[in-house]
Amino acid sequence: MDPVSKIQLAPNPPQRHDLDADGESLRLLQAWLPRYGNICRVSPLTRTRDALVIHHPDDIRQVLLVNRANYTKGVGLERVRMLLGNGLIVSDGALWMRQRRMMQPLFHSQVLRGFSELIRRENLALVERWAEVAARGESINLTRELSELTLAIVLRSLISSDLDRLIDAHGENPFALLTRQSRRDLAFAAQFRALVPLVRETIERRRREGRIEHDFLSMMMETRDRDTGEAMPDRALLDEIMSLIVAGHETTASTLNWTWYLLSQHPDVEAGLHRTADALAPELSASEAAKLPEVAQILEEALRLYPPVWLFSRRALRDDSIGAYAVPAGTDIFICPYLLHRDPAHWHEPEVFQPRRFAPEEATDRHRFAFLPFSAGPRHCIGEGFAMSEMAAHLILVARRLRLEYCGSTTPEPEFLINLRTRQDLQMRPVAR
Ligand code: HEM
Repeated sequence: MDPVSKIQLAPNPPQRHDLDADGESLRLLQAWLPRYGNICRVSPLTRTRDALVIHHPDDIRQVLLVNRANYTKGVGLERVRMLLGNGLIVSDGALWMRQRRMMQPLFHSQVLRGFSELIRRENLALVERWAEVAARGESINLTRELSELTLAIVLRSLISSDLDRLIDAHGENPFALLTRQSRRDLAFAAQFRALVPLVRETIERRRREGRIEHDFLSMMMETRDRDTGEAMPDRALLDEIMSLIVAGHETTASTLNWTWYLLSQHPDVEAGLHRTADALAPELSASEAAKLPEVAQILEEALRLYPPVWLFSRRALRDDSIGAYAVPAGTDIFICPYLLHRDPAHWHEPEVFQPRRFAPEEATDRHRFAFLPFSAGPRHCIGEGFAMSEMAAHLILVARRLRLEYCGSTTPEPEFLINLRTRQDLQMRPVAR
């Protein structure tokens, strides 16, 4: 008898549903998890197999880490592949392994230190603009501003001065559609893919000119596979660049958007940030900012309450079991950081914004797999260090000069799509400190 047939099937709510990154899936999971426990089996509407939702950190650890060789990326990536090509986020097997091996050293903390100045420059320019808005007593569309900031930072870290050349040639930033459109549908995918030739031309131009810049593109062109000694093929180079543009921009923008809202509602935490910012040397770098515990705790708490990647999935390659339950080969397994991060089994007063809960002395008995904003295991976010230093530097550089007051009268509503965003853009009033 095979191992799967010896064990039972996980409890199964009567309603059929194709789980996906949308609000209806979240509503159903919110209803099902308390009723069916830490694992439930969801029968599909149009797909061929039942899916599993796992919610216990031990089970999540088994899928993401202990038995990781048995799990590949899951359902829902077809649309993402249309947008990003076959970059790290969607690739699997030998291609993913080779690409991750080649890309990992580029995200080492020492290499990332080289981007500190660029992050600082972009933020100082933003603070100057916001200070002028403050002087006029006006407000900013924070969501839009952060989207533009994080896009500029990721583009300059990828292609540095070639961005200026593209802006000159097109009269504007050709990638700006990423900040103007929030939909990530087929029409958007077509527009975004139309930008691939610009990146291809940039690669060819650098080769022709023998030009090497201090950016990800040059590092990716120069790197060699340590096993084969080969360079990254152009197809992979293009797919990785397009993936990093999207992965490196929306997630950080959304986290900072929520963070400023949360700070505006918690004057005590905001005052602590001001004290930290005021005590620092003016030339503090982005990588140093990320090491400040108070700042990291604010960001972690925002990521706990509003993880941009609020739902993700894996697919079982072979039969497995989780606890007493069967996992037949081919099963899609869903993990929901949004619900995990708000589960009272792991978090005291889970709905309350309390950055101190991430202080080392407060977090001693928390399960490592109860907090997963960047996922875990071999496919965890490669950009975590980059994101944390970029976001920490932003908070410090703004907090030195300004406070942001929320102009709305109601709590912003979350929108559960591929990323967890605010449904409406946030309008904030910068005030000089
Ligand atoms: C707050 C910011 C960010 C969050 C919350 C975040 C979250 C995540 C999560 C949860 C995953 C794994 C998804 C899964 O397991 O299915 C992931 C993967 C990834 N992220 Fe991030 N990310 C952030 C910023 C960034 C940045 C700044 C970059 C690049 C500059 C980046 C590049 C990637 C890539 C390439 C992957 C795929 C890794 C692989 O599968 O090998 N991310 N991210």
